[in-house]
Amino acid sequence: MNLDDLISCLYQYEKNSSLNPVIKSVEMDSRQVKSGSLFICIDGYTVDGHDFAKRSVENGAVAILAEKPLDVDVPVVLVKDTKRAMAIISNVFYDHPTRKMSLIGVTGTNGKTTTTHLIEKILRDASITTGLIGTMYMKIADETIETKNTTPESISLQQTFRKMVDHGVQSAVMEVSSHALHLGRVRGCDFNIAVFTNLSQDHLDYHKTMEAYRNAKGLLFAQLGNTYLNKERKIAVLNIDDPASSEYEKMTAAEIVTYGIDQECDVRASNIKITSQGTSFDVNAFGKEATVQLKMIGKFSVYNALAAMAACLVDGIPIQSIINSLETVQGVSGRFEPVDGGQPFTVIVDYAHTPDSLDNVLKTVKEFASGDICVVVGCGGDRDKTKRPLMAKIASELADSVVLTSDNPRSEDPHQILKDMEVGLTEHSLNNTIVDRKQAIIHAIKNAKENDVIIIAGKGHETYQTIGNETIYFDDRLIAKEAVKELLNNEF
Ligand SMILES: CC(=O)N[C@H]1[C@@H](OP(=O)(O)OP(=O)(O)OC[C@H]2O[C@@H](n3ccc(=O)[nH]c3=O)[C@H](O)[C@@H]2O)O[C@H](CO)[C@@H](O)[C@@H]1O[C@H](C)C(=O)N[C@@H](C)C(=O)N[C@H](CCC(=O)O)C(=O)O
Ligand SMILES: Nc1ncnc2c1ncn2[C@@H]1O[C@H](COP(=O)(O)OP(=O)(O)OP(=O)(O)O)[C@@H](O)[C@H]1O
Ligand SMILES: N[C@H](CCC[C@H](N)C(=O)O)C(=O)O
Ligand SMILES: [Mg+2]
Repeated sequence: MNLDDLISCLYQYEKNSSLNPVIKSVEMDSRQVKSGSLFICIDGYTVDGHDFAKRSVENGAVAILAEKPLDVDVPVVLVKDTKRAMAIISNVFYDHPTRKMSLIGVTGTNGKTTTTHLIEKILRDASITTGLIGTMYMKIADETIETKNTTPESISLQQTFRKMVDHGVQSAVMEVSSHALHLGRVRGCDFNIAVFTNLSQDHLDYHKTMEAYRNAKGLLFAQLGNTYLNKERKIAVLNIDDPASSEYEKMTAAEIVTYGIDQECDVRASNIKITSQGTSFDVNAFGKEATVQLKMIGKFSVYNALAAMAACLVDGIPIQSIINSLETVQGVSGRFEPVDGGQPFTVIVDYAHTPDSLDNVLKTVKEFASGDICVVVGCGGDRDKTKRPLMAKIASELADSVVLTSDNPRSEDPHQILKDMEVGLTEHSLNNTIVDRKQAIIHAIKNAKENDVIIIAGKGHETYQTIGNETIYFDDRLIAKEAVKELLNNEF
C-alpha cells in the first residue's frame, strides 16, 4: 500500500512532500523499523518517539508520522494526535481484520483473564477456531505468542488480528484493560460483544480517581456500536450486581444482557454450594433452568462462569454445550492453583493483587478451611500505593497469620513498600514481614500444621520477579513445591 492511500483515512493531516513511497510495515519503535517502514512518533511516558525519527530513517523508514515538524530526508505527515492516527492507520494497513471475525472484549478490575479463558474453552469445544489476547499471552488457535501488556498497542493488536484472520480464526476474545481504553489502543476494534466483570480499586496511580477509572472502562461500552446501525448484533454483557453496570448501560447504544446472583437478570445463579472440591449452582438462563458443577472454587468463580455463559449464549452456543465445557475446566494457570507435594495441608497460589480479589479469595478459603489460614502477600512497586494498607488489612482480618513480603518491587525500595503495607495490619492475626519472597514462602510452609491452608497471593502465573533493574526467574509454585519437598524430607 502506498503512503497516500494509507493516510487518506486520516482526513486531517499535512504532508511535506509529494513523494509517495510504498509502505511495507507500520512501526512505533525505531528499533523495529525495517526498509519500507512508516515510523509513527509517540510522545511516551518515558521518552519522546520524535527523538528517534532520524534513527528510524537510518534503519530504513521511508516516511514518518509525527506531531511536530522534523528535519529528515523522507516525507513527514503531521497530525494533531499520533496515537489516535496510529490506531486508525494500523486498522487500515491490516485491512480491518476485526470486521472479518467475531470479537469479544472483556473488561473489569478482576476476572478478565479467567473469563476470557472460559470463553475460549467454550468456543473451542464448539469447534470454533479461536484467538485470545490477554495478560498471559496472545494465542492464535494453538500457537502462543509472548506479550508485554495485557492489551497491546494498536499496531501489535491489529497485526495479531490480521494473523488470526489469515489463520482462519472465527472468534477472538480479549482482555481490554482500562489503560488500553484510556490510551486508545483498541480504537478501531470492531467488538461484537463487550463483557463487564466488576469494578473495585486498582490502578489509581494512573487514573487518580475511581470515577476516572470507571469511566475508562466505560469506553469499551461507549464504542461498542449499535445492532441496527452496524447490521450485526452488538451486545453489552453486564454484571447486574455491580453498581458500575448501570453507568455502562447509559453509556452504550448496544443491546444489554445481564448476569448475576443477587438481582433479577437474564442469566442468574442461585443455590450456590462451595466445597474444597468445587462449586455447584443452579442457573436460569433466559428462562431455561440447569445445574452447573464447577471444578473452580468460590462465588467469584460463579460470576466468571456466568459472564462467560452469557457471552457465549448470545454468541449462539447452546446452553448444554456451554455447561459441559465449564464443568471440565480445572482452572486457569496461577489462579487459585493448588500446589500438591503430598503435604498434609493445602497450598494455593493465586493472582490476587487487588484488595477486592484478596478479599474474595480469603473469604472463599474460609468457606472450606478446617485449619488455620496463612497468607503470604506483597504489593507491586510503581503501582497504586493506596492498595498497600488495604491489602494488608484484608489479609490481617481474614487470615490467622500473615507473612508480608515483596511482590515485584520494580524501581521502589522493597522495605518501604512493606512499611506502607504494615500500616494496615491489625492484631487479629499473627504477623511477620520477610522481605525475601522465597524465604517468606519457606517460612509459611515450615510453620504449617495439618489441615491449614496457605495462600500465596499476588504473582499467580508469573515466572519472574522484578527488583530494581533486575528481573530474575521466580515461580511461586516451584518455590512452594521445593519447600514442601524439603519439609517432608525434614531438610529444614
Ligand atoms: C504507561 C504505559 O502504558 N506505558 C506503555 C507505553 O510506554 P511509554 O509511554 O513509557 O513508552 P516510551 O518508552 O516512553 O516510548 C515512547 C515511544 O518511543 C519509542 N521508542 C523508544 C525507544 C527507542 O529506542 N526507540 C523508540 O522508537 C517507543 O516505541 C514508543 O513508541 O508504551 C509501551 C509500548 O506500547 C507500553 O509497553 C507501556 O506499557 C508499560 C510497560 C506498562 O507497564 N503499562 C501498564 C501500566 C499497562 O498498560 N497496564 C495495562 C493493564 C494491566 C492489567 O491490569 O492487566 C495493560 O494493558 O498492560
Ligand atoms: N470475578 C472476580 N471477582 C473478584 N475477584 C476475582 C474474580 N475473578 C478472579 N478474581 C481474583 O482476581 C485474581 C486475578 O484474576 P484474573 O487474572 O482473572 O483477573 P484479571 O482481571 O485478568 O487481572 P489483571 O488486571 O491483572 O489482568 C484471581 O487470582 C482471583 O484472586
Ligand atoms: N496487571 C497488573 C498486574 C499486577 C501483578 C503484580 N504481581 C504486580 O507486579 O504488581 C499490573 O501491572 O498492575
Ligand atoms: Mg488479566
